[in-house]
Amino acid sequence: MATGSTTPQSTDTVAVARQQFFSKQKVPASLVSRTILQSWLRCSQLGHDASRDPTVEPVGPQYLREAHEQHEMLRRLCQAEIESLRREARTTGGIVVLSDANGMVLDAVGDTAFAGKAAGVALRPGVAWSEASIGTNAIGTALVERRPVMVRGGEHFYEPHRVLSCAAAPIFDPRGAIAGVLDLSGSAATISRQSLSMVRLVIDQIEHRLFDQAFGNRADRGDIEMLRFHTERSLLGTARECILVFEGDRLIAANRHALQAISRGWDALGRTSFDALFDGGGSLGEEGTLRFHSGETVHYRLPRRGGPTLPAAAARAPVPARERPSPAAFMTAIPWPQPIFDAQTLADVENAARLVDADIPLLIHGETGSGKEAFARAVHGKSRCADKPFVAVNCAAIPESLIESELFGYEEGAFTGARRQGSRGLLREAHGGILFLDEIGDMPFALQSRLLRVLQDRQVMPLGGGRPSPVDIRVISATHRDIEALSRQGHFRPDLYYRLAQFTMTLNPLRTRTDLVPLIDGLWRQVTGGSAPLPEETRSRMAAYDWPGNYRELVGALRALAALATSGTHPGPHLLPTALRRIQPMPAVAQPIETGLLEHHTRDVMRATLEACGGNISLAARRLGINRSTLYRHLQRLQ
Ligand SMILES: Nc1ncnc2c1ncn2[C@@H]1O[C@H](COP(=O)(O)OP(=O)(O)OP(=O)(O)O)[C@@H](O)[C@H]1O
Repeated sequence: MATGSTTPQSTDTVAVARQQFFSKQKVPASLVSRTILQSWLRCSQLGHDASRDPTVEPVGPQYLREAHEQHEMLRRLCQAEIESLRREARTTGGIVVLSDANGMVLDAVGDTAFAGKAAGVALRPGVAWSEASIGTNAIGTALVERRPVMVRGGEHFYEPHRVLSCAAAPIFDPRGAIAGVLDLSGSAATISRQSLSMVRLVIDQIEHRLFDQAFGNRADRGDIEMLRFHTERSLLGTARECILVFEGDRLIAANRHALQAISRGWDALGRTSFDALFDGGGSLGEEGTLRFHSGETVHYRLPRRGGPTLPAAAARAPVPARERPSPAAFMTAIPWPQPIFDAQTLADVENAARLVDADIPLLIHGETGSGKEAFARAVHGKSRCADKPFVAVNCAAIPESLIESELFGYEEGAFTGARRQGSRGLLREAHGGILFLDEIGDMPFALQSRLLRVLQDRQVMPLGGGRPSPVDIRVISATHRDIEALSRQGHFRPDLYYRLAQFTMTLNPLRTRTDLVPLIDGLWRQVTGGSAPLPEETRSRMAAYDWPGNYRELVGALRALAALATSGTHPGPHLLPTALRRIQPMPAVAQPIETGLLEHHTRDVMRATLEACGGNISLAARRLGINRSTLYRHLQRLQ
């Protein structure tokens, strides 16, 4: 979003500028911002006369009722955000205003004392605050500029409006039309750049919701595809994610974050294709990474609520004269399978959800790829905050210098490189839901005490100042490290450890699962859509493997196999990754065994399994589903 805040000028400077402009017809270019000056010029050309009082013509109650009905949806979508701004406005003594796309005020709520003052200058429902009706003001000027704008005191065109300072930003619908304007107004002393940041933040949320409203049903029917992406995987699903909507090959809608990411304006809609933006040559599943032509990689999600439907969509809306494959081709790709938990893990998920509902922080321990995040997401799905955010933060993946700002957020201009509009921070993004702190053992020591304070006080203080905001979050952390040992060695604060690990759960590595064969079959069905069973020789080789990368490695191998098999190639063991090709297949034990041959056969199976496990008795025992001492005993009898 283009920044539209004007540089604050002192009251005196603005007074001089007014005098020059309105009395001497001079252009005080160095005294007020370009935005304000251009607005004054527009208003003068429209015939406004600053020496008079503005003409206010509120609509009648019947008209206002109709306007409320007409904008019922917009008002409903904005309700939660207006409420949160209203809480903010109450403490600073201001009001929150929602106008329609013509600047007519639909709602004005907040501090009653200031509301009275604002009503005195007609900032109340039923009055049009367009530039054409009432001169320079944040709502009207933001509508003309199509970007966020601040107008303080004497910068308003008309004298009486100098009691106001306002920060307003337009709400864009997914096709780039303005749906309305949200404004925070107060006295000159209380409305700051921070107010504009807050308005922009809540508008992010509103616009995010407008997408679901506009395209949710069509996405369910499979008429369109909604591609959600971000450079940070943990921001997928939040209001900061980028969204592009494709109908066939054609980009038909976008949010501002996405337009910024693809360096295009609203005019890109309807005339930009998928492969004009992203590198092709691959296929898109439900989630993964995508590369821009510039080389930048982003994480994406392509939710498919109604199953694969793109071929139909592509047929309905082909982009003419295109030779290259449409996104339909990219998107009919290998899906990411849903996790399959064993009975014990399912029971653990249920218990963990109960603990989370009781606000008891959980620490999940497990090897890399053992499904800690998948487990935490399942817990979220079972918990009472299932419809609230799940925000995952990988403490090892965010550069140390950025963790603090990513977690706690920052005020505008808090540090060099900070986004102009500031950032809410992931802790606040998780408000009401679950914050998943992955690789917590890698959290820099210096930050640990700040995190502890947030967990204790339940409020976040953004970098660069600002007021603390309350946060209501439940915390699940995960690690593959021995945090207790780290804590003993002085690398991890013991008080934070005990705070986070009020209950610890350990996820077993994949190699210990005794139902590897049905698990592999179940995942294979998901990645292939159940088109053909996995050949026995491939399955047994996979069942005999150690899976040091756990589920991540298994899912990767199955998806790769499915991708290789789509061209009609037999998914035999020759298509498995090298490490798996070296494995001796698990001996088949399912056939009935003739009486008398049992002993002999048992020993064969044990010997072969031991060999497949490279002589590792513990591993072989787990594979065979017997305990180590039993295997040892049998092996001794074999000598
Ligand atoms: N029970 C399961 N069944 C099938 N797939 C699973 C299961 N658990 C996890 N996966 C898949 O394995 C991959 C890795 O899972 P996940 O990211 O949850 O592991 P992790 O332990 O958090 O990894 P890391 O240690 O690297 O943070 C994901 O693609 C996930 O969907």
